[in-house]
Amino acid sequence: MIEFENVSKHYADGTMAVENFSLTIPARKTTVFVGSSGCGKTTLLRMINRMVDPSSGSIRIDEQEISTKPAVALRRSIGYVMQNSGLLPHFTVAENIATVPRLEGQSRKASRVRALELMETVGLPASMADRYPHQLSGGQQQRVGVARGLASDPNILLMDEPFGAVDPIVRAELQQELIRLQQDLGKTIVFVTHDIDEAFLLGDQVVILAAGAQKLQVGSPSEIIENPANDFVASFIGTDRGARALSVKHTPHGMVLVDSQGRTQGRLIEDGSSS
Ligand SMILES: Nc1ncnc2c1ncn2[C@@H]1O[C@H](COP(=O)(O)OP(=O)(O)OP(=O)(O)O)[C@@H](O)[C@H]1O
Repeated sequence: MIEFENVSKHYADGTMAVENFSLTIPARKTTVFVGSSGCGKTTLLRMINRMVDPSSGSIRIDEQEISTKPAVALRRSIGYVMQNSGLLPHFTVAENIATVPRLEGQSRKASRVRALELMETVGLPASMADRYPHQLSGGQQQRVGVARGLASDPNILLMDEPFGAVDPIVRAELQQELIRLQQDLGKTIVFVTHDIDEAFLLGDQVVILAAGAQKLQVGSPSEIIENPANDFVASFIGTDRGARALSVKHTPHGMVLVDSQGRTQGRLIEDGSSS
């Protein structure tokens, strides 16, 4: 469990990135921070592994205040995956994945074995182990980034817009892979995105943020869709339009659900849920 209590962060130039933020992030679930550009998502994420230190307030992991822990050791014990994979261009795939185990003193051989294992976990063929990042597609690079984030078998995995730079088809594949991985691994995942569909797909807990990391709503996707906190949230999540604004239409064959463009999205079946 990760707890933020009254956390603020202002940068040296006076930017108030995070203002008095409190939240409990449950263990072994996926929590998604979603909000528009500049609202403080990345700052929140980076405070968890002390890449950024808060100006005030307290952050605890399993009830231990993280400011008392050495920053480097903390950072290595937490997986981190970023948007452009952050791979080292002159390291091979296997070497990139094994960076943290090597830093932690594992032998070259043992860390290569671990890297090959992780490649399988994230769906990369072992034959790619000795390629360099520029010899991979964007989606493959992101898989390597995820494997690297998992290399030290961390309890916590931080993911900062990890699928933001790949095309929609690959993105959908990577999202499904992450859902599968999370079912197997049960990590505490904190995921940043500005895409509400991605947030609802991946998040057990979704945190909708506005400037200064102000919490507009925190809840499961169902809770938020069923009862948006205000008009801004309703509009942000799109319950007023498109595929999230469904209405019932009577047809000679029964009731169907149509979206705001009039396209039929499903059939209403007897117990009241849509097919
Ligand atoms: N090192 C820094 N120095 C000064 N201001 C910063 C720094 N890093 C971030 N900021 C500012 O803090 C605010 C929050 O930034 P942050 O990167 O956390 O937002 P974000 O929600 O992740 O944005 P994006 O979705 O665009 O990545 C922004 O106004 C940003 O310009």
